Amino acid sequence: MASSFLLRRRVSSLGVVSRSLHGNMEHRWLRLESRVEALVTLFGATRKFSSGTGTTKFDFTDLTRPHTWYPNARRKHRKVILHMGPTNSGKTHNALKQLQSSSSGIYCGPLRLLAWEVAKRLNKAKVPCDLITGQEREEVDGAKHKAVTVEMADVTSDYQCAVIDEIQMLGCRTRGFSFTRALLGISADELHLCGDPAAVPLIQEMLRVTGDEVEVQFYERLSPLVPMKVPLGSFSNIQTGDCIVTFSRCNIYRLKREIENGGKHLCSVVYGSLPPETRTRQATMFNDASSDFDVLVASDAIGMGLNLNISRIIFSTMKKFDGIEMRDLMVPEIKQIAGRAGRYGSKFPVGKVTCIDAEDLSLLHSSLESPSPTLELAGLFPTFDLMYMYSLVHPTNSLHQILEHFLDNAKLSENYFIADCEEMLKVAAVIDELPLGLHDKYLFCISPVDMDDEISSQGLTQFAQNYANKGIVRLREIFTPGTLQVPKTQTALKELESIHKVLDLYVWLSFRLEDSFPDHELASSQKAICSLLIEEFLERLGWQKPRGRRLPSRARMNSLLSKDVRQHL
Ligand SMILES: Nc1ncnc2c1ncn2[C@@H]1O[C@H](COP(=O)(O)OP(=O)(O)OP(=O)(O)O)[C@@H](O)[C@H]1O
Ligand SMILES: [Mg+2]
Repeated sequence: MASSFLLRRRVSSLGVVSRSLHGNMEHRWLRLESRVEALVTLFGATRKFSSGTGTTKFDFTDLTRPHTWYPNARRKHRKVILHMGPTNSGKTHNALKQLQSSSSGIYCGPLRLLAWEVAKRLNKAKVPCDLITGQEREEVDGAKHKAVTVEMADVTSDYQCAVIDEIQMLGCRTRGFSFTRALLGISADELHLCGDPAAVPLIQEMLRVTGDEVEVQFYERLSPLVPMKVPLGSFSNIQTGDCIVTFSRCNIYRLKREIENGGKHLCSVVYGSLPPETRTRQATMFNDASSDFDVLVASDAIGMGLNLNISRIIFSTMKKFDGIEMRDLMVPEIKQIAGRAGRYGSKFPVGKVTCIDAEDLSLLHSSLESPSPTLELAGLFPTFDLMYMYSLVHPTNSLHQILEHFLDNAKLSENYFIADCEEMLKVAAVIDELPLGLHDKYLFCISPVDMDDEISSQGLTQFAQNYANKGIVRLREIFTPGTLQVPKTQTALKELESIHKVLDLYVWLSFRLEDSFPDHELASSQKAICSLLIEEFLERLGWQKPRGRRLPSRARMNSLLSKDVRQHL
């Protein structure tokens, strides 16, 4: 499967690139320079300069006043309404009612699936709503509303109403700074924040300096969530509507197989590295009462805000590897995941929650009874403009150096921590060897690449090299369409997931460097094929009895794919 990608080794000595190859680069440079002038004026008006040896010096690593980075929002007197409560208490529902009745608005959520749900809901209610994530733009005629993933929050337009969902993610080590940016930066008359009450004091503190009016509304859970006294024990006790939670891909497939081998149930699966469109279809299939897939096996990718028809959450383990160590699940994680059971208004209005093993029950019960610990700090990260201005004052084009300098020297006020940018540093180490401008380097650094995934990181390296050397990146140079197959093993499945990540990265870059990544359509169609092949694998795995209404694979794929995509098969 890896042969689909003709990935080459990284070359360290590269020729000098002619700027003219980069099409719009010069234009972008000019735009940046004028933006810097405007920023210096802005900062000059609001912050002190310290004089060094005759020249005026400016400390760009002083990040103590992040609210001043967003002049649009500061010009507004925003009304900020906090919808705070446990899971399944109607927080998002109420905020969305306000969004729906507004003349213009934006919804920012932590997951593509949530943005997708909101766009669907608004469009169904005849409120045209665009769906915008890093890798997709579904624009609807006449739309004045947008549902976006939080990283795509637009801080330059004015809205009547904005919603930021799962606002407690301000405290997330890696993504928290995007929530901070949205919270401080969105320019809206009304800003609705939904989330865990543990975030209230921090948000109040952060907004003390913005001049916004803040109102807090507390919610109660709408339907009961019952922690069970008995563990699941055997898989023969699995019932329709159950969701088994586990944290590794390996375990997800093992559990799916074990349950399906019992012959009574078929399992949808949802986990992080599954392509988002596959996740959506798996979740939809599970939610659809007429589908055969009546049990869900999932990771904590289902943990936030989603409305799934789950009757009972069953934790297969209460431990998770968090990238550094194997640790017990934390109270907010347990509550978020458990909260998926028994959604108000669903087929299963009373939720139940248990574990497979009896020894895990005490941690489950005590966690569900405990309040989440109060959130103390919000993530923060310097804007590109600050890093660019720093590079002008300390002439360097090494993004790695700049990032490290900010990490080591950033001055923060007491409400913030500097975001973990380990992934960015890994990309910067590779990209700094290439003759690229700072903005291009930055773009590659914030792209959705998984540098711990070999295929994905090689894909990024090759895209960046071709872009630096030729100014244009043709997908066919590194990828041969028509070579993708249904995976036969878990290793092949993992490879296909990685290939999907590379194609996804191409699509992401094509939205930002349109002229240089022109094969948007091809990459999107190959992505769609990847996810269908993965779904085909999921259906074949553990499928014991062929069902009559299942279409043969090629016909089924054709029925799902557009004509444009089919020609690439
Ligand atoms: N007033 C209402 N009328 C009808 N349905 C409602 C109402 N309030 C909430 N719901 C439904 O209840 C379910 C849970 O609501 P919602 O998603 O708003 O909860 P939440 O508090 O945001 O939960 P989470 O913390 O898990 O995100 C949704 O399906 C929602 O549509
Ligand atoms: Mg919600």
